[in-house]
Parts: sequence; C-alpha cells; structure tokens
Amino acid sequence: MTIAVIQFGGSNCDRDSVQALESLGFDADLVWHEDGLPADVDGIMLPGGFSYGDYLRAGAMAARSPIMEEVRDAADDGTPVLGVCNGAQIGCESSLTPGVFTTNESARFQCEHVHLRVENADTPWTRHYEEGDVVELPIAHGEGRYEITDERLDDLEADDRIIFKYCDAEGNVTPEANPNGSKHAVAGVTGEADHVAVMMPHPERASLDDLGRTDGKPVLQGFAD
Ligand SMILES: NC(=O)CC[C@H](N)C(=O)O
Repeated sequence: MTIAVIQFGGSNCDRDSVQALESLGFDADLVWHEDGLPADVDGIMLPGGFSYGDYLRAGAMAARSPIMEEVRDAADDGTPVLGVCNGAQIGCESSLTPGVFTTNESARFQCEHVHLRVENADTPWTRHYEEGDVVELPIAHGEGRYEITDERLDDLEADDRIIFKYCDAEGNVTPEANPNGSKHAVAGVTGEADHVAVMMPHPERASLDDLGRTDGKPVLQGFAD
C-alpha cells in the first residue's frame, strides 16, 4: 500500500511523515509537487511545513499548484487524503475541506502539546479510537485558528464532520484548553466524504516509540481502512 507524501517548497514535515508511515508498514513515496501525482497511489498525505513561506495566507499558494487538481480527482475517486498542519491549511485553501486556518488568537507561533477529544470515531482517521477519547498530540503553528461562518459550522456539527476538538486533559472543551482560538475548538474536520480530512495537530510526531508518545498512530492507520 503506497502513500504519496506531497512536497512543496517549504514543506518540512515530509520526511517525518514518511518515517511514521513506514513504521506502520506503509510504503511512503515523497512526491515533488511539480512532478505530478504518480499513478496507483493508495493514499495521499499533505504534510506540514511553511509552503511558500506562508505568504498571502498559510497554504494559499500551494493550493494553486496543479498537483492539487490531481489530488482532488483522486479524492473524488475514493483515494484517502490526510492534510496535517500546513497540509491542513492547503486542504482548506484548496476547498478539499471547509473553512480556513488563520492567525492564532495569540498572534504568535505556538509549539506545545495539546489534548484533543475524538468527536466522531466513525471515520477512517478516528476508527481506532472511541468517541470521547482524549489524546495528546503536538501542535506547532502560527496560523492554526479554525474559522468558518456560523451557519456552515452548524452544518458541520450536525453532519458529524468535526473529528477532533481541543480539550483539557479530562476531555472538557473549554476556552482555556483551546490553544489558538479555533471556532468551536475545531482541530480536525472532514471533507464532504470522510476519507478526506485535515487536522492542525501532528499525528506523525506522536507515532514512533522513540518520540515518547504514540497517540497519533491510529490517525495514520486510517490510510489502511
Ligand atoms: N507545523 C507546520 O505545519 C507549520 C505551520 C504553519 N505553516 C503555520 O505556522 O501556521
């Protein structure tokens, strides 16, 4: 099973993602965006980083790379797509997923561990958790605040498309536990179909025993489901 990890100028979590995926038994191929999507990939990961220096708005320029049309076509054909951090920003900027990620409420880059509550355990990315599980993953972003209109967010909530929310260690969603001011504490959301999803925290940074935490492994295992 081969997962394409797409590299843009400024991606910096591409190799970590490959290593995490390989540790789970996947074949992971780094794909430079100008080379186009290889035929017969079984999954696509948009990794974190600072594509195009986060100019305009994080992810906005990478979203215009022609490979994103191919990613969309593959997603429409059922190929699983996961965007993490800058990959989440690219996913939203290219409308694979709804909303946008913009400047943190703190107006600062934040690098810390956060807790997330699993909101919907019935997606490929959350199937190995139980609804309500609390997991701990790292974040590292300056533009991680999820923003969307109230009306669209209500629809996402009603359709169970929010997969993770920021919470405290006990699973309470509170303003204090929301690291960046994301609306409704959204940390991860699916596309129209749940085999497409994006999230700001980094599961690949918590997927190897050597990293001291493996809470993120189940997310990446979603590529196999
Ligand atoms: N870890 C990442 O993917 C980098 C974050 C991102 N481009 C930001 O600062 O918002």
